[in-house]
Amino acid sequence: MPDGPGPVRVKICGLTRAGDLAAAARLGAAYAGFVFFPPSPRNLSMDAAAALAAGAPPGIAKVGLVVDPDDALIDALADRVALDMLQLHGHETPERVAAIRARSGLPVMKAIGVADAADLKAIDLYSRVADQLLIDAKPPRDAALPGGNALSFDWRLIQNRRWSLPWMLAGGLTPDNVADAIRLTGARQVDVSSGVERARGVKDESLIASFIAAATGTAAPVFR
Ligand SMILES: O=C(O)c1ccccc1N[C@@H]1O[C@H](COP(=O)(O)O)[C@@H](O)[C@H]1O
Repeated sequence: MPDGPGPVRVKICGLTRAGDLAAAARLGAAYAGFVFFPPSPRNLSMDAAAALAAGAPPGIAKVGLVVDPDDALIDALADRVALDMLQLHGHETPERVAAIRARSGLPVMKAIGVADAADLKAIDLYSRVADQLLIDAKPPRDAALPGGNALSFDWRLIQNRRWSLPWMLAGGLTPDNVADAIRLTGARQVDVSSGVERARGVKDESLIASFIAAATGTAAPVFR
């Protein structure tokens, strides 16, 4: 998995509609993210997520995004939704990450919020217990959501840094800035939500196409 050569892998997060999921897969996304966090405009009910995941095209990895989940939510997801990975986007401790991984039987990706160099210390801590890391902008104190806020961090903080496990870059990525972000950070995986939306929580197929083309260095299909 993807720290070396090969095309950059893209995760489209916050998918809520089967048509957007199908488009993301067709356009080459490697991962589809489903949000289980009621305050989010991208939140899915268990029934909606189960149906979306069951109808997902083969080959796209389905990631369940949760925020400080309790055991009941982990058990319900493991039982009812055909997921390939969990994304932990709250204040889960390393011990809790390990416990969720064991309980769910799924690989876990831990989100690390970055605002300054001190925040990077968490990376070593979580590298011992997670399967992947997601390096995201740290949300401001008054933010309604712990992620998905279209905010970037200073990518120079992670320039020339390498870690022992696969990681994704996230936070405020768009079709216009993702190529620069990849060049500067060396990321081989990128994650986007707001940057491919035409309104908050509403994905746009042509933005998904432009984002994947910009991230992978391919030509975007023309939409009429
Ligand atoms: O997208 C959400 O609604 C969300 C809610 C709670 C936690 C994380 C969320 N999204 C994740 O945040 C990052 C950055 O998103 P954006 O591209 O800046 O909008 C991304 O990993 C999303 O998966």
